[in-house]
Amino acid sequence: MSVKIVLVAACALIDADGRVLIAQRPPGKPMAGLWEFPGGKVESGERPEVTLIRELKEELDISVKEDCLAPLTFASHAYPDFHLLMPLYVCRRWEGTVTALEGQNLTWVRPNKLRDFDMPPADVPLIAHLMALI
Ligand SMILES: Nc1nc2c([nH]c(=O)n2[C@@H]2O[C@H](COP(=O)(O)OP(=O)(O)OP(=O)(O)O)[C@@H](O)[C@H]2O)c(=O)[nH]1
Repeated sequence: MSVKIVLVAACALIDADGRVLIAQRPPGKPMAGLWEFPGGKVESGERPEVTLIRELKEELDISVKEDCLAPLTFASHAYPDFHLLMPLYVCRRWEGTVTALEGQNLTWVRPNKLRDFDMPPADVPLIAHLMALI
Protein backbone atom coordinates (compact mmCIF):
# COMPACT_ATOMS: atom_id res chain seq x y z
CA MET A 1 0.00 0.00 0.00
CA SER A 2 1.39 3.41 -0.85
CA VAL A 3 1.46 6.28 1.55
CA LYS A 4 1.52 9.96 0.79
CA ILE A 5 4.58 11.61 2.34
CA VAL A 6 4.05 15.27 3.18
CA LEU A 7 7.15 17.35 3.75
CA VAL A 8 6.64 20.25 6.15
CA ALA A 9 9.40 22.58 7.35
CA ALA A 10 9.04 23.90 10.90
CA CYS A 11 11.06 26.29 13.01
CA ALA A 12 11.57 26.83 16.73
CA LEU A 13 12.30 30.51 17.16
CA ILE A 14 14.23 30.97 20.39
CA ASP A 15 14.35 34.31 22.20
CA ALA A 16 17.07 35.73 24.43
CA ASP A 17 15.45 34.12 27.50
CA GLY A 18 15.52 30.66 25.93
CA ARG A 19 11.80 30.57 25.23
CA VAL A 20 10.34 28.99 22.10
CA LEU A 21 7.54 30.43 19.98
CA ILE A 22 4.49 28.31 19.34
CA ALA A 23 1.39 29.26 17.39
CA GLN A 24 -2.17 28.01 17.75
CA ARG A 25 -3.81 26.61 14.63
CA PRO A 26 -6.81 28.78 13.82
CA PRO A 27 -10.39 27.44 13.79
CA GLY A 28 -11.47 25.82 10.55
CA LYS A 29 -8.15 24.15 9.79
CA PRO A 30 -7.42 20.49 10.46
CA MET A 31 -6.16 20.09 14.04
CA ALA A 32 -7.52 23.54 14.97
CA GLY A 33 -6.64 24.69 18.46
CA LEU A 34 -3.40 22.72 18.69
CA TRP A 35 -0.14 24.57 19.31
CA GLU A 36 2.61 24.03 16.76
CA PHE A 37 5.87 25.40 15.45
CA PRO A 38 5.63 27.99 12.69
CA GLY A 39 6.22 26.63 9.23
CA GLY A 40 4.35 24.95 6.43
CA LYS A 41 4.33 22.56 3.52
CA VAL A 42 7.39 22.52 1.29
CA GLU A 43 6.16 23.32 -2.19
CA SER A 44 7.23 21.34 -5.21
CA GLY A 45 10.77 22.31 -6.23
CA GLU A 46 11.34 24.35 -3.08
CA ARG A 47 14.14 23.87 -0.57
CA PRO A 48 12.88 23.60 3.04
CA GLU A 49 14.99 26.58 4.12
CA VAL A 50 13.28 28.71 1.48
CA THR A 51 9.89 27.43 2.65
CA LEU A 52 10.67 28.56 6.18
CA ILE A 53 11.93 31.98 5.17
CA ARG A 54 8.71 32.43 3.15
CA GLU A 55 6.39 31.11 5.89
CA LEU A 56 8.05 33.09 8.69
CA LYS A 57 7.51 36.27 6.69
CA GLU A 58 3.90 35.38 5.80
CA GLU A 59 2.87 34.18 9.26
CA LEU A 60 5.00 36.31 11.59
CA ASP A 61 6.30 39.26 9.54
CA ILE A 62 9.94 38.51 10.36
CA SER A 63 12.91 38.20 8.02
CA VAL A 64 15.26 35.30 8.57
CA LYS A 65 18.55 34.64 6.82
CA GLU A 66 19.23 31.13 5.66
CA ASP A 67 22.44 30.83 7.69
CA CYS A 68 20.45 31.59 10.86
CA LEU A 69 18.42 28.39 10.38
CA ALA A 70 20.09 25.44 12.11
CA PRO A 71 18.69 21.91 11.73
CA LEU A 72 17.84 20.36 15.11
CA THR A 73 15.88 17.16 14.50
CA PHE A 74 12.86 15.92 12.59
CA ALA A 75 9.44 14.42 13.12
CA SER A 76 8.31 11.33 11.25
CA HIS A 77 4.70 10.60 12.08
CA ALA A 78 1.96 8.46 10.55
CA TYR A 79 -1.28 10.44 10.43
CA PRO A 80 -4.34 8.48 9.24
CA ASP A 81 -4.28 10.03 5.77
CA PHE A 82 -0.61 10.92 5.21
CA HIS A 83 2.86 10.46 6.62
CA LEU A 84 4.39 13.65 7.95
CA LEU A 85 8.11 14.21 7.54
CA MET A 86 8.97 17.45 9.29
CA PRO A 87 12.48 18.81 9.71
CA LEU A 88 12.68 21.12 12.73
CA TYR A 89 15.12 24.01 12.54
CA VAL A 90 16.04 26.42 15.31
CA CYS A 91 16.53 30.13 14.79
CA ARG A 92 17.81 32.64 17.32
CA ARG A 93 18.29 35.64 15.03
CA TRP A 94 15.75 37.41 12.87
CA GLU A 95 14.84 40.90 11.78
CA GLY A 96 11.55 42.54 12.66
CA THR A 97 9.02 42.06 15.43
CA VAL A 98 7.13 38.80 15.69
CA THR A 99 3.54 39.65 14.75
CA ALA A 100 0.60 37.29 14.24
CA LEU A 101 -0.31 38.14 10.64
CA GLU A 102 -2.86 35.34 10.28
CA GLY A 103 -4.87 35.97 13.44
CA GLN A 104 -3.19 33.06 15.20
CA ASN A 105 -2.49 33.11 18.94
CA LEU A 106 1.22 33.15 19.70
CA THR A 107 3.06 32.39 22.90
CA TRP A 108 6.67 32.13 24.05
CA VAL A 109 7.25 29.06 26.21
CA ARG A 110 10.19 27.50 28.00
CA PRO A 111 10.84 24.06 26.52
CA ASN A 112 10.12 22.37 29.87
CA LYS A 113 6.60 23.89 29.76
CA LEU A 114 5.76 22.76 26.23
CA ARG A 115 4.04 19.66 27.57
CA ASP A 116 1.39 21.92 29.12
CA PHE A 117 0.18 22.79 25.60
CA ASP A 118 -1.83 20.55 23.31
CA MET A 119 0.42 19.90 20.33
CA PRO A 120 -0.03 17.66 17.27
CA PRO A 121 1.11 14.12 18.05
CA ALA A 122 4.00 14.49 15.60
CA ASP A 123 5.42 17.31 17.73
CA VAL A 124 5.49 15.57 21.09
CA PRO A 125 8.84 13.77 20.55
CA LEU A 126 10.42 17.07 19.50
CA ILE A 127 10.00 18.59 22.96
CA ALA A 128 12.81 16.53 24.48
CA HIS A 129 15.19 17.74 21.78
CA LEU A 130 14.39 21.36 22.59
CA MET A 131 14.79 20.69 26.31
CA ALA A 132 18.21 19.18 25.65
CA LEU A 133 19.22 22.12 23.50
CA ILE A 134 18.23 24.92 25.87
N1 LIG B 1 3.62 24.15 10.66
C1 LIG B 1 3.49 23.04 11.35
N2 LIG B 1 2.74 22.01 10.87
C2 LIG B 1 2.65 20.91 11.62
C3 LIG B 1 3.29 20.80 12.88
N3 LIG B 1 3.01 19.57 13.40
C4 LIG B 1 2.22 18.93 12.52
O1 LIG B 1 1.75 17.81 12.65
N4 LIG B 1 1.97 19.75 11.43
C5 LIG B 1 1.15 19.38 10.30
O2 LIG B 1 1.82 19.64 9.10
C6 LIG B 1 0.94 20.17 8.13
C7 LIG B 1 1.39 21.61 7.91
O3 LIG B 1 0.82 22.12 6.89
P1 LIG B 1 0.31 23.61 6.80
O4 LIG B 1 0.20 24.27 8.11
O5 LIG B 1 1.11 24.23 5.72
O6 LIG B 1 -1.02 23.23 6.19
P2 LIG B 1 -2.53 23.50 6.43
O7 LIG B 1 -3.13 22.40 7.22
O8 LIG B 1 -2.70 24.87 6.88
O9 LIG B 1 -2.98 23.28 4.97
P3 LIG B 1 -2.99 24.19 3.71
O10 LIG B 1 -1.72 24.96 3.69
O11 LIG B 1 -3.06 23.17 2.61
O12 LIG B 1 -4.21 25.02 3.90
C8 LIG B 1 -0.44 20.12 8.74
O13 LIG B 1 -1.03 18.89 8.47
C9 LIG B 1 -0.10 20.24 10.22
O14 LIG B 1 -1.08 19.77 11.05
C10 LIG B 1 4.07 21.88 13.37
O15 LIG B 1 4.65 21.86 14.47
N5 LIG B 1 4.13 22.97 12.57
